[in-house]
Amino acid sequence: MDSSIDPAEILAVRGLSAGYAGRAVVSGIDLSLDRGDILGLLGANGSGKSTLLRAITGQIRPLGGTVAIDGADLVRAPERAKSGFGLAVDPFDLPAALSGRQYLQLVASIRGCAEDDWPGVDVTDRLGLNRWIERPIAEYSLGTRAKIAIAAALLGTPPLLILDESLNGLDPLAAFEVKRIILALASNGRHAVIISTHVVEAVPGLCNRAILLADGRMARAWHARQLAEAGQMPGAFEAEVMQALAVQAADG
Ligand SMILES: Nc1ncnc2c1ncn2[C@@H]1O[C@H](COP(=O)(O)OP(=O)(O)OP(=O)(O)O)[C@@H](O)[C@H]1O
Repeated sequence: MDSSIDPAEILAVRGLSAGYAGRAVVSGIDLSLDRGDILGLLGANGSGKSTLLRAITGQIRPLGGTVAIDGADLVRAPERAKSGFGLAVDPFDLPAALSGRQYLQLVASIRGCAEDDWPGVDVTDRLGLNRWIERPIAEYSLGTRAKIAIAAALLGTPPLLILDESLNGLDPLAAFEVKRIILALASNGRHAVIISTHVVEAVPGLCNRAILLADGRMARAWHARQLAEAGQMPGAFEAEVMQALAVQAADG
């Protein structure tokens, strides 16, 4: 590990730009996450949240800037960097022909861990997946697909957990359980979590950091104290997000 790397820092994004066919969709992104951080990633449809997460997870190559995960540079040490995160894949990208158990076995074999190597809890049980686990994913509802994607992302308890709109469509009990697992993960001080979501009101209660993307740029950031203060007054954080969006729209 580079001696200049802060061991508390799990994700270091510097001057990142990324997009498709050589055209930048996100640019000028600087982001640093420490162990214990839970980041809420906000932004309107098409603002670049998924593109940013694709660049951070090496699914698309950056057009500029750098990404390091748990001290490993994504371009220079891709295997080490990629072993540092668990990503809940898009429910529609799951292999439909496999059963839930076969998918967990596949991900576990890639990550080099057991198919039930979860952070201290039986995730399939907690998320109500047991009655589906032997059935083909093709038969799953959207929410059940999201559950198996989250269960797979948690395998091996990676340093960085990334959920891209994965809380959408979960039933209230599963959403509650996923939030409990995330909070427990972050509170042990060894992991960080990124959650992209349109559920703005859920952010102050779950996250200690938040950023708002607008047109592929970081339009606003909130740190822990600001989120805690906003969280004390119902609707205050949503009002701040809407105001930031309105300012962006007026400037654009
Ligand atoms: N595979 C792709 N090829 C070309 N352009 C793409 C591709 N995927 C996304 N884009 C474009 O990149 C921009 C940002 O899309 P992205 O999916 O990152 O936004 P998002 O903030 O995640 O949106 P949403 O909230 O709707 O999920 C959009 O203009 C979109 O059309």
